Amino acid sequence: MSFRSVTWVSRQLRSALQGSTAAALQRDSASLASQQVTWSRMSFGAGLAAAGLATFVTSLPQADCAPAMEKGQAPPINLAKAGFAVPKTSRKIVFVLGGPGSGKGTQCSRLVAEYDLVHLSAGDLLRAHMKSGTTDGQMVADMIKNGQIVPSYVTVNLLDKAMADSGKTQFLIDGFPRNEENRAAFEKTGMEPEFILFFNCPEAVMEKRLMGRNEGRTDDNAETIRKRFKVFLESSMPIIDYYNKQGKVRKVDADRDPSTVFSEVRKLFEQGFE
Ligand SMILES: Nc1ncnc2c1ncn2[C@@H]1O[C@H](COP(=O)(O)OP(=O)(O)OP(=O)(O)O)[C@@H](O)[C@H]1O
Ligand SMILES: Nc1ccn([C@H]2C[C@H](O)[C@@H](COP(=O)(O)O)O2)c(=O)n1
Repeated sequence: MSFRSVTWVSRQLRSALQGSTAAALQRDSASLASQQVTWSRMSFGAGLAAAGLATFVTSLPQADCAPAMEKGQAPPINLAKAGFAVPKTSRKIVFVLGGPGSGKGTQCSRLVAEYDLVHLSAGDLLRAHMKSGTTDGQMVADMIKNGQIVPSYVTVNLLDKAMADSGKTQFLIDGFPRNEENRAAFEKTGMEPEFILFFNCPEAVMEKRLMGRNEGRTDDNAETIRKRFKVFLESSMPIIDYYNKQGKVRKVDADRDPSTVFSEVRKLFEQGFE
C-alpha cells in the first residue's frame, strides 16, 4: 500500500467514525480516483488494520467516482483545522540523521517532491522558535550559536505540534534525535520511527560544504562547526548505533553529487517500511 493510500484510508476511517456525510465520502472517492493516476512508488508492508478496507476502496470502479469529479473536486479536508487530531500512533516517521552538512536537508527536499511526505527539520523549527521572543527562544538562540543540543521538551513539543498542524501522517524528521535525551523523550510520546535514513559523510567534506553554505546561519562558522562535529560524534553517533542494533538504519554514502545520492535514497525508500 502506498503512502498516499494509507493517508487516504485513515482519513476515510476517521470520516466514517466521525459521521461525515455521504457527500464527503463521495468527494474523497473522487480524490482517490485522481490519486490512482499519480500514485507514488512508495510502498510499505501490509499488516495495517486498514489494509482490508484499502483493498476494497482501491478496487472501486472509476465510474463510482465520476459524477463527483465532473462537478469539480472540493479541496481536501484539513483535519487539524477541523479540530480532529491524527492519532500519534498512526504517524509514519522516518528519522533523517547524519553529520552537519552531510546533505540531510537537500535530500529531504528531493524526497518531498517525489513522495507524499512532510519534511520537518528540527533545526529549522528551533531557528523559527528562537525568533519567538520568549525566554525559551533566547535560550535556543544561545545554544545553537554554541553548537549545543537544545533540551528535548522544546524540540519534541515543536515537532509534535508541527505534525499535528500538518494534518498529515507521514513525516521525514530531519536532524532528530540528536542525543539520548532526544531519543528517550520522543519514545515517551508513543511514536517510533519506521527506519533511520543515515547520511554517512567524511568530516572534511561536510566542513567544506558548511563553510560554503552562505545562508546566514549563526552556527556556520569554523569555531561552531568544530563544536557541532564533536557533539555529532559524541552524542548523535551513539543514537545511530542504537537504531543500527535494531536493524533500523539505512545508510547512504553522502560524499557524492546530490543526484547520485538521491538515486540511492530512492532505492532505500522503495524498500518500504518492512
Ligand atoms: N551531495 C552534495 N554534494 C555537494 N554539496 C551538497 C550536497 N548535498 C548538499 N550539499 C550542499 O551542502 C550544504 C549543506 O547541505 P544541507 O543543508 O542539505 O546539509 P544538512 O545535513 O541538512 O546540514 P545541517 O545539519 O547543518 O542543517 C548546502 O549548501 C548544500 O547545497
Ligand atoms: N534535535 C535537535 C536538532 C537541532 N538542534 C540545534 C543544534 C544544532 O546545531 C542546530 C542546527 O540544527 P541543523 O539545522 O544542523 O539540523 O539546532 C538541537 O538542539 N536539537
